[in-house]
Amino acid sequence: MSQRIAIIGGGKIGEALLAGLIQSGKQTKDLVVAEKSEVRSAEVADEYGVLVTDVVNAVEGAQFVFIAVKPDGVTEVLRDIASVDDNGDTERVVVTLVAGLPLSRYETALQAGSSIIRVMPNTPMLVNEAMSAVSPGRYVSDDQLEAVLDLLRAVGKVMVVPEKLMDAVTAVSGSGPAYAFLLVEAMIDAGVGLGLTRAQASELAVQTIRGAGILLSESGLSPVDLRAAVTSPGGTTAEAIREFEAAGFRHGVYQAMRACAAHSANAGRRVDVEGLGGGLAGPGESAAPRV
Ligand SMILES: NC(=O)C1=CN([C@@H]2O[C@H](COP(=O)(O)OP(=O)(O)OC[C@H]3O[C@@H](n4cnc5c(N)ncnc54)[C@H](OP(=O)(O)O)[C@@H]3O)[C@@H](O)[C@H]2O)C=CC1
Ligand SMILES: O=C(O)[C@@H]1CCC=N1
Repeated sequence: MSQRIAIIGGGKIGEALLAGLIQSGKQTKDLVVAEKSEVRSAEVADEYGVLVTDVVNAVEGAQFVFIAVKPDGVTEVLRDIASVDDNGDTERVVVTLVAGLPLSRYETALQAGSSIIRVMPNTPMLVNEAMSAVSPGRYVSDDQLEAVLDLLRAVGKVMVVPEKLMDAVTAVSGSGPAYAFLLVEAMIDAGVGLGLTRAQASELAVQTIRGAGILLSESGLSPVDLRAAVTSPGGTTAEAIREFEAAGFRHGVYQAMRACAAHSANAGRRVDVEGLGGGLAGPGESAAPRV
């Protein structure tokens, strides 16, 4: 079988994967996207020069199939994948990037013995700086896992975790970029409130977060130590941090991430209860309270 990679869903994360793989040296002839929206299909084909087609066409002959649709679209995609006659060839690896839905759902819906890998990536994949957590299904061989880890390493860092940690991973790294962007957004607004132009406030805030991120990943120091190094005794930073804490900053982060993880844990139930997924119930799904 070829090294063809199919990406099902050309939205935000599908595009991030496509862009990252191309930047990492994958050839466009080995990449194919399945996308429902005609407008989006044209955008992706124009921007990246890849074939954009339907699920069945994309999956035929593909060694790796990445699913990047929203949870309520997964049942339809799995039906289409299952309908592809693969002549009993079980080399194909299905890699799901979908939040919340357990491996068991895919294993139940696809041909017995199918190789499924669950991944929680994030959008910095667009610039080859993703953090991807990976949980292999029971039928995945070492070689298949290593091949998928290599693809993901080309677009960022990878971490193999047991599937039961995926909801927590989603709360930290899957949704995490949005927390950083929200902070920058608020810093820019506050900077404008303090008299800077929006352009000045943006440049100052963006480079500050970029520098802080690099310092965090390269200095070997903890966030606690790095924060302390900025906080001169009796100085300006201490004033700011006192206000953050008075506003419930840590509590807010904790509650937000709990809500995020619970939403992920309940994805399967939402798809079933709201009748969006056609009832592909899988065993061993989380019984965490619905959010
Ligand atoms: N965005 C992120 O940062 C991350 C997202 N994820 C996961 O990735 C998945 C996709 O998220 P995101 O990219 O944000 O969502 P988007 O809505 O941006 O993208 C999904 C795309 O898939 C298309 N689509 C839906 N069903 C089909 C189908 N049967 N065949 C072909 N195309 C289809 C949609 O078209 P249409 O709109 O017409 O239905 C849409 O363009 C989600 O499950 C999410 O949990 C995981 C980690 C990070
Ligand atoms: O918001 C979402 O549901 C997806 C999953 C993780 C990041 N974005």
